[in-house]
Amino acid sequence: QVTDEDIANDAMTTGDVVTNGMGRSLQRYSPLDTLNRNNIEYLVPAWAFALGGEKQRGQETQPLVHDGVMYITGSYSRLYAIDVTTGEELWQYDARLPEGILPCCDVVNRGAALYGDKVYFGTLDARLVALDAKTGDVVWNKKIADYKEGYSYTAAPLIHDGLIITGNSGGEFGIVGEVQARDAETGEMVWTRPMIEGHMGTLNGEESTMTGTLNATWPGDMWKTGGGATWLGGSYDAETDTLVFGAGNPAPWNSWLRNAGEPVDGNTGDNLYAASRVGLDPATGEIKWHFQTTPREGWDFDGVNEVVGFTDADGHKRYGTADRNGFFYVLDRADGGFVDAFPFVKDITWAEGIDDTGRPIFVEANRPGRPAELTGEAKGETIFAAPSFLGGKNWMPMSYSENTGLFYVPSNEWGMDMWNEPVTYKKGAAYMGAGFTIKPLYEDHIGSLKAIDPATGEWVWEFKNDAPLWGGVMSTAGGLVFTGTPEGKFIAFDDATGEELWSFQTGSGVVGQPITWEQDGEQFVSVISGWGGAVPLWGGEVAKKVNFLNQGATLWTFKLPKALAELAAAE
Ligand SMILES: O=C(O)c1cc(C(=O)O)c2c(n1)C(=O)C(=O)c1cc(C(=O)O)[nH]c1-2
Repeated sequence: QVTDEDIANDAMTTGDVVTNGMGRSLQRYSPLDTLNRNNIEYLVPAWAFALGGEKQRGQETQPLVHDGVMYITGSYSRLYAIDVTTGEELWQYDARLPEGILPCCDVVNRGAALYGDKVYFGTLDARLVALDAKTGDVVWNKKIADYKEGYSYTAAPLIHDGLIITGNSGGEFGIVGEVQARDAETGEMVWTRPMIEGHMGTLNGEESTMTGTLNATWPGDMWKTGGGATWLGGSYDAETDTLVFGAGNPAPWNSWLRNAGEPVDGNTGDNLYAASRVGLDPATGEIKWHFQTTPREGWDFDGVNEVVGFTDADGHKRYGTADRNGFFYVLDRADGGFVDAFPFVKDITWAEGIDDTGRPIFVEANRPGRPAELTGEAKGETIFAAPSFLGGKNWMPMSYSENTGLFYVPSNEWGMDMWNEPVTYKKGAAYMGAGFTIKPLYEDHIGSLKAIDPATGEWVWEFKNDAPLWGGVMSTAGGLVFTGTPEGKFIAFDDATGEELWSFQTGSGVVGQPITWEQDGEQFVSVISGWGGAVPLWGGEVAKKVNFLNQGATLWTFKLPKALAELAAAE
């Protein structure tokens, strides 16, 4: 049984991991220091678990651990329960996806949710499934949306106070991003909140309120297919009783079709609430605040990246979020208000910076050009912009360390050629109106893990990696920062210096999210290995560079055996 208290206290309780993000604030920081700088060299594999099946790719899950069981999701919408001591499978569930699913960016899933006696996850055919955590039997199985229209689901669901709260994927198909809250017991809908201005929300089966004001920031009927997918899920902030979700790119990508290229006709072309972080009232789904990272979006800079709660050096409650657009934002936790922004990648060419109100200072020349005829064959001017549309940072979560007060941000240094094309909406078809080729910016690296001081924006250290970084980051009180590379290495760094202290070759690319917990006085670390995600599919010249990397699907669990910990202590 996982209770509300278990969830609320997850960041402090070291015997299990019951939330995505290793705690409400998504810090991915563990107070455990049994394993530390002085003994990390003795960290050894305890067991490995192969997911099996003919299909293996894109393993992005964050494992959960409770009552001696580990729960992981696999690509193609599978879920596994594993004995955490022996590594043996207890049961597995396969969603048996229909033909014709339309995930944009690989067949990934980022993890499950635990609550009461159930384990939950979302599927690529846009369903939410509740399973009995002991047996794997289906308790309920609900449709989030129609996969034939382009909807899918890849994020870990969020639990709060008897509700299971999900987003949706499908921003490349002109779907409408939405947050849904359901009764966790029954799966019945409690409320919905669309992310695109003009749509109506619902509460207890009735229409509630409109999101924003019709046509204030969208021209004509474009809001009807406006994107803003909530594809990375959200978090709950107990400090302010607020759900925080991000909304993806507005649809289509071609900004000139949304007034965003050049605001006209009495609306701003900001296209709210796409490319925004949004605070919601958990009881009703009403919007409490929003912060739009990329108004007039035109480069596929989804606003979904995780929002991490932290307390700054002066004791202020803040959020930190590293956006696709290359800027790291510090926001006020009370109302999402803008505090500060600074770059976390070297080259940002679409904007000169962020002004005092949090709005980008656009470089208009680096917006993909206006197609001569929006309905004909003509293609707009090609520009080069950085970061690339896969972002200065994509979905892979950063970590905030209570030990150092630094953020550890998995970033990528790359740019793209991009142009606009005409496009019209057709249900279930890609709705982009843009073309692109991603290009590396530097000879020696694309990936860049940076330790960043949120007070100053200073990069304290940097680890450069040949391939783009695509895995989650975790930090610990033992002075360690963990992440993996597409080349297969799972690495522990010194949190203060960035020195590489330990690494292990996992056999395939690491795009999963590490966790740590303790059992009987020993500290364990787990991470899944299995290359995939958006880079090999969309990476242009970068994809060519990394297409030698092998697929795989193995969950690794490491531990520091007691005897070796004693040996290290005696040294
Ligand atoms: O707009 C959307 O609905 C949507 C969904 C997803 C997804 O669900 O994985 C991705 C993206 N967009 C996206 O833009 C993107 O770069 C991306 C990368 C990945 C991945 O798992 O590697 N997913 C997604």
